[in-house]
Amino acid sequence: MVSNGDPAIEKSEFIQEIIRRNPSCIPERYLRSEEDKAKDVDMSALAADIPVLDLSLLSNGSKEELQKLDNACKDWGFFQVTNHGITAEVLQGTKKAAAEFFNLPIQEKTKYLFRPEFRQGYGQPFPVAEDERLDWSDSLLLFLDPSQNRCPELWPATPPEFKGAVEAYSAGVRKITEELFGCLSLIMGLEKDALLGLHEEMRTLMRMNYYPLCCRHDQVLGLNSHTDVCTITILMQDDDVTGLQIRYNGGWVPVKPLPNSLIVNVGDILEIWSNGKYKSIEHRAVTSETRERISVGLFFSPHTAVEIEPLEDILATQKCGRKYKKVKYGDYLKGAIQRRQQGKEHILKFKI
Ligand SMILES: O=C(O)CCC(=O)C(=O)O
Ligand SMILES: [Fe+2]
Repeated sequence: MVSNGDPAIEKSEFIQEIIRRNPSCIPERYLRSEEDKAKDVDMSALAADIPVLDLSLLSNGSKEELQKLDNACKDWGFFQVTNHGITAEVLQGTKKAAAEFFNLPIQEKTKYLFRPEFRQGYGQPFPVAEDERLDWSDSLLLFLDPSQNRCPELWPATPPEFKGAVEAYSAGVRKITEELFGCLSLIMGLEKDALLGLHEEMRTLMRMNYYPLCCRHDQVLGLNSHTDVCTITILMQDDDVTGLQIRYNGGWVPVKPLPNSLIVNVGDILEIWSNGKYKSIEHRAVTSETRERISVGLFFSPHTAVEIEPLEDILATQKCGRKYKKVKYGDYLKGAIQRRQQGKEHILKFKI
């Protein structure tokens, strides 16, 4: 642990430091219980079934691709997207910037230590109860949009390319998101610009995750099971290391990254707006004994004042009746960040 007199640092454990002290000693609080591990059902045989969508076909209005999008959001809540228009150089630029940041000495990274009042910075973003297992990962959270939510002092100055790389990448991802919102609006029977409009002022949060090697990788989790508290997430991960797993029929299916593709998943807000037609699926990240891994998630969500509830147009097409209560997004978020959630725990509180 680093001691520079700052109580926040004194209290924090950073994976990188744990490994530096003794790579073969995993502190108790990271180890999963036998009971928890016994619940794991490996469904890797289904990995090839996770849908892959071509964004250029979606943008051109291909009926077949729109149908695939509808099925993907209904059945899996996850899909990979190819032909998304972001160049390999731009993807690589952000991956490299993230890797260089996480590789900095801890004294350098703690200059950007997580600030709970802004909910941004480097470190553990969620309060964790004494009896909970910790995640075998470090993360850096930064708000990108709207710009008044940014905390420039928490943006790494090293590597110097960091800001430019993230700006270029996030501009591309925002375009993809707007395109997907247009397609989702159409398949939900809404006007093309409806979903984007519902956000009022779209918020973008970036979370960079760093999963170091773990000599007892089968005993820890890089990131515990959760759902994303947003409308959709767009995730970039290393092309050649599998780590993300999604919940499917009670088991875990690994997402095998296609080169230069991005992963999209439905978040809680889209599940509520669609009255459960589209599913915010539990997912988690596992670690590896031989490869470290980095992922970068961009989470898109509405303005905190927006009231979230199943959309009337959707309800009119369903027979099941309203399944979720109305909630202001800011209140939904507040509840979700009070403590790291387990699985679908948070959204279930709003089910009728
Ligand atoms: O690293 C991953 O693959 C998953 C990351 C994730 O689920 C998150 O940041 O919410
Ligand atoms: Fe997630």
